[in-house]
Amino acid sequence: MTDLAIAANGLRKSYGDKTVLDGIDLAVPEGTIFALLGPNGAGKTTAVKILSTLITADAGETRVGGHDLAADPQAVRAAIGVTGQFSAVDGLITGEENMLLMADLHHLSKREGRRVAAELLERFDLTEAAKKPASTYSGGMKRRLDIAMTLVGSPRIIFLDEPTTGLDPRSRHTMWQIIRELVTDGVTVLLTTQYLEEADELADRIAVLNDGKIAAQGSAEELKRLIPGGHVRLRFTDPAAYQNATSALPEASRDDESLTLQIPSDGSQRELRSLLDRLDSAGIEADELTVHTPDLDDVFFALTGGTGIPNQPKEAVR
Ligand SMILES: Nc1ncnc2c1ncn2[C@@H]1O[C@H](COP(=O)(O)OP(=O)(O)OP(=O)(O)O)[C@@H](O)[C@H]1O
Repeated sequence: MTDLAIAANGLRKSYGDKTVLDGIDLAVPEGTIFALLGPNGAGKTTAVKILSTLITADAGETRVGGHDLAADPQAVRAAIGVTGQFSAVDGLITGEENMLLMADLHHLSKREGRRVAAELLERFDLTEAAKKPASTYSGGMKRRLDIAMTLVGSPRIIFLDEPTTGLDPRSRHTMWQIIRELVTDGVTVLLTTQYLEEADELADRIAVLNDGKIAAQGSAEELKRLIPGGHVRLRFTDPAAYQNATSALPEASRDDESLTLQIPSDGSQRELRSLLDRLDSAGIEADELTVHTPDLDDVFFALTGGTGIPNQPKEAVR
């Protein structure tokens, strides 16, 4: 079994009579990317603040990097790096000075601090800009500097609160690449995001937070299978073959103009096999067969819109 970098059980947090987190369980294996998704105000930042020891939970047991959050917050702090929505970058000093400041905070020697700063500035493509005030950096450069500063302490677990909010598409892709590379070095990343596409691109597992509870948890593929809307589309060029198929598959919705049939399906191997068996035994050969699963947007709206998920298959959730 893989060790867990983050393990939370029954995490609760209220402000006054407002319950922000109502019993959250999280399990994040080491060396993976975990995305916390949820609408504004769902409690994502609160969860990150608790896990990174910035605030304390009202209840629940949490281990981060193998250390108990309540009993040994110092050890947790030593194992983690946090890059928040409000960056730690000081605009008045240069990128290099920001890095050296972090090296000082981590008690690195002057020599080691310079070495680490130079190496990270190079890695994040900031060497050329290193001697310029950080206030002159673009949004993407600031974000890269922020992550570089987080890495000065060689954290094994990194919390990224909305790492690409406000970045243009190119900078966003650069950031995704950076996050992926962090994980190939064995680091664990927990990120919050409002972008479903980002969770889909990056995360091994996604938890959808709604109303203080985790509405669903799983890989992007597992989550997409939770909601209806998936289907298999069969396209024909021969009208006779199309007609045969319509009789063999009476439940399919038809598009007689494009000779296309659409059959509801969760896209699972079992359902596909049964459909292919039916086609084979009726001697039907489609010219094109495509499987369509709902995208994460569909999932997100279904899970956070208060409509619930019909017949949620439990085995796909955890
Ligand atoms: N210090 C606080 N005092 C009172 N209420 C708070 C406090 N911090 C957060 N909240 C409330 O808790 C809820 C969750 O906030 P949180 O910032 O965790 O949400 P979020 O999911 O990160 O949202 P966003 O995507 O908008 O950042 C919100 O309703 C917020 O108003």
